[in-house]
Amino acid sequence: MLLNAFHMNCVSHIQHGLWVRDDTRQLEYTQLEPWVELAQILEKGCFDALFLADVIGLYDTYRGGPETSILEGMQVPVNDPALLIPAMAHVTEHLGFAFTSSVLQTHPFTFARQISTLDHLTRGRVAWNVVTSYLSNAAASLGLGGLPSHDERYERADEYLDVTYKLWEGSWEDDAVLRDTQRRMYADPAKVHPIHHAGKHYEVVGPHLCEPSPQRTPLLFQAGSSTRGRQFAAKHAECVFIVTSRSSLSGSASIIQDIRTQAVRQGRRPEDVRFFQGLTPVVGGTEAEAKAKEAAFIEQANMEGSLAHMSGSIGVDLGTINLDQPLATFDFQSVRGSVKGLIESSPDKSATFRDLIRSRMLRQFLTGTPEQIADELQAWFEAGVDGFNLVYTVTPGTFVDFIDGVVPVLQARGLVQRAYAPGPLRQKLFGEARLPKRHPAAAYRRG
Ligand SMILES: Cc1cc2nc3c(=O)[nH]c(=O)nc-3n(C[C@H](O)[C@H](O)[C@H](O)COP(=O)(O)O)c2cc1C
Repeated sequence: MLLNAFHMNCVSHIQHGLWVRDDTRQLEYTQLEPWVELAQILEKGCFDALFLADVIGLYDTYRGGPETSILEGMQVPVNDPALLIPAMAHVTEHLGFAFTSSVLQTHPFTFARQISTLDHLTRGRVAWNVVTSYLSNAAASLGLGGLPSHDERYERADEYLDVTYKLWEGSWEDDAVLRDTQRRMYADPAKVHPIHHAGKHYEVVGPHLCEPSPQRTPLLFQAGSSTRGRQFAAKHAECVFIVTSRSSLSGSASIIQDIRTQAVRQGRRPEDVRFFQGLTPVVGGTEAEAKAKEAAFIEQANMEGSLAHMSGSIGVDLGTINLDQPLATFDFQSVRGSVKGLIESSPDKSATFRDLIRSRMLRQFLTGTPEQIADELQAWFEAGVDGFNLVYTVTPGTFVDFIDGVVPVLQARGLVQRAYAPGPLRQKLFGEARLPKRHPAAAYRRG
C-alpha cells in the first residue's frame, strides 16, 4: 500500500474554511520552514511521496467572479510548487516529490530542463502530475484567447509528452557523458543528438540541455477520468490519482479495470499503472473523539469556498442554484450536464443541493480510531487501489496524527513499508529507475 500526502502551495487546498484554526500552518505557506518540517515528518512516517497540486489561474466562475476564492484563500494566492522541492529534498533522503504542471503553462523544452534539474538535485525523486488545465482564467492569462476544448487539450498533452520524451530519453545517449579530465572531454558530441520535433503545436530542434538524470523521464502521475482522460492515462501514466467511491471499483466498468485494460492493449502491463484514492483521515484516540473532531471540521468548513471550488472545476456557476431546493424538483432541461450528473449521483432525491454538497465533502472523510482507519484503508486496498493521496484538514496535524496512529497499525499488518527501498522514486515503486521498454517514451531511446 502506497502513501502520499496531498498538498498545495497555497492557503486552502481541498477542505476549505479551516485555515483560520490555530492548529494549522496554512498561513505560513510562503515560508520554507513548514514545508521542510512536513517533508521530515513524512519521511519519518515512511510515506512514499508528497504530492503537490497546482492550478495556473483562479476560480472565477462562482457568482460570476473570483471574490469568494480570494476571500477564502481558495487555491489563490498560489505559489509555484516546484520551487519548494530542492529545500525539502535537502533534508530528506528517500521521500518522493510529485508536482503538478499543466501542458498549457510552460513550453516543453524549458519544462523538460526544469524537471531534469530537479531529478538531478533530488537524486531521482521527482514525479510530474500531468494536467491539461480546466480554468478559463488560466488560458486568458497565458494569452491563449480561450481554453482549448477538452479533447484538444489532451491532444496537445500527447504532443507535449512526445517532445519531453524525445528530450529526456532520446537526446543524450547513456554513455555520452565522459567526465574525462585527462583527455579534456566532458561529453562526447557524437552522442548528443538534436530531436528535430516538428508537430502541430511545437517545434523543437534540441538537443536537451541537461545531461541524463537518474530517472530521465520523471515518474508520471495523471488525474483525469473522462473517456479521453482514461485513454491518456492508459498510454502515459504510471500513477493515477482517482476520487471515487469504493463500491464503484468492483466490476469491469471500474476506472481501474478500464485504464488497465486499455494499457494492456497498448503493450503495457496491468501492474505498470498504480491507482491512488484521495481520502481525508481524521484520527482519534477513541471513535467518539474522532467523530467530535470531524464534527468540528464540518462545523468550521466554508461552504462558499467549496462551492467556488466546485463551480470552477465543473465550469458551472453554482451561485445560481438554490441550495435549499430539493433535488427531485430540479428541472433537468435547465441545468448543465455536470450539475445533472451531480444530482443523479445522490440516491436521496428529497435531499437539497446543500445536503448533496455536504455529503460529497463527508464522503472524503475517513474518521475513526487508528484500527478503524486501517481497516477501511485495507478494504480499499483489497478493492483494488494501490495507495492513497491523503488530504489534510489541518497541516501538518493530519499527517502527524496519521503517522503516529495509523502507520504503525498498517506496518504491523505488513501493508506499508517500515523502511525505504533504495534508489530513485520509480525504482522504489516499480523496481526500475528507468521507464520499462514497453512504455511509449522508450521508443525514443538510442542504442
Ligand atoms: C483527484 C484529482 C486531482 C486533480 N488535481 C489537479 C491539479 O492539481 N491541477 C489541475 O490543473 N488539475 C487537476 N485535476 C484535473 C485533472 O487533471 C483534469 O484536468 C480534469 O479532471 C479533467 O479531465 P477529465 O475530463 O479527463 O476528468 C485533478 C483531477 C482529479 C480527479
